[in-house]
Amino acid sequence: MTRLLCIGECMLELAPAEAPETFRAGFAGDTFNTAWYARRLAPAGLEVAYMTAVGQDTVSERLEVFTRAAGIVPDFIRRPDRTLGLYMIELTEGERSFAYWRGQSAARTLADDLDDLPGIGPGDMVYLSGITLAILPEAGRARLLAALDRARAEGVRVAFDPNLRPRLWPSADVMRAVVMEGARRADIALPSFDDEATWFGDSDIAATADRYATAGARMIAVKDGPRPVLLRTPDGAAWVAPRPVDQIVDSTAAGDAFNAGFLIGLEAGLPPTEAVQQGCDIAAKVVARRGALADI
Ligand SMILES: O=C(O)C(=O)C[C@H](O)[C@H](O)COP(=O)(O)O
Repeated sequence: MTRLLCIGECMLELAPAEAPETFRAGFAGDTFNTAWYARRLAPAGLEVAYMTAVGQDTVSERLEVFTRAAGIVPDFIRRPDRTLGLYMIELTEGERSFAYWRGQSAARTLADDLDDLPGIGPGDMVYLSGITLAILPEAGRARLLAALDRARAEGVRVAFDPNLRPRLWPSADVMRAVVMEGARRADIALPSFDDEATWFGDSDIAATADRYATAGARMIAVKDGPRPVLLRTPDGAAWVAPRPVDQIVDSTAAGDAFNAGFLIGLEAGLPPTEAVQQGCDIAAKVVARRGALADI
């Protein structure tokens, strides 16, 4: 692959600082976080690009500068008269939850007039998540799914993290239906068991892997927090246990960082179980720091 194209929303992030009731501003968003860690891990010859829509205001310009400085190519394909979404991380003993202000964000328009995905060809990879699909209006979603179909027909592979966020969807039924529409375009699926069990009722981690395999994914890594990852490939299933982590400061972006480590590991030709281990190792570094983007 020569290009990894990540698609979604990058927001302004407020992450808890050391002093109580103080927050540090940054930029983050699940697919952007994956692009960030992928850039750090990928060989120089692999271009990591981020496709989204931003506004025309100063904070949107700052995101573009930040993206370039991180070595990520900004495919900011629309610049409507809107601004970035905002989210705040709330921590309870290291476990994160989020408050969002993103209902009118520029990123929601990213597929409004989308035709083909920018700059990708046979052998390249597109990465998106359930959040990417959740923020789009129905017409935008249909355009993005159609663009994925065309790209796949030309030999582009799709990696997909369902990243279930029920608050971003009109109902749990719509979330389940659209997420599985996304999953049907995925060559690689990267679900998290706790969310999948809650929202799809999977009885165990193998049931999650089965559901994404039935949808069509050939390679599936089911994350389960600090517990072993279930890897399923056409050759069979394997468990990979993450190395123990001393202290979890902030679990934000653990899954996103895992995805970057895994995908870049596969690309580098690691055996899939070692790619999983690389994903776990990066996630372990990320949870030891506050905020989504850690300078690993
Ligand atoms: O919720 C969203 O829309 C965001 O993009 C904010 C966060 O940066 C990611 O959600 C973190 O993702 P996890 O790896 O699941 O912790």
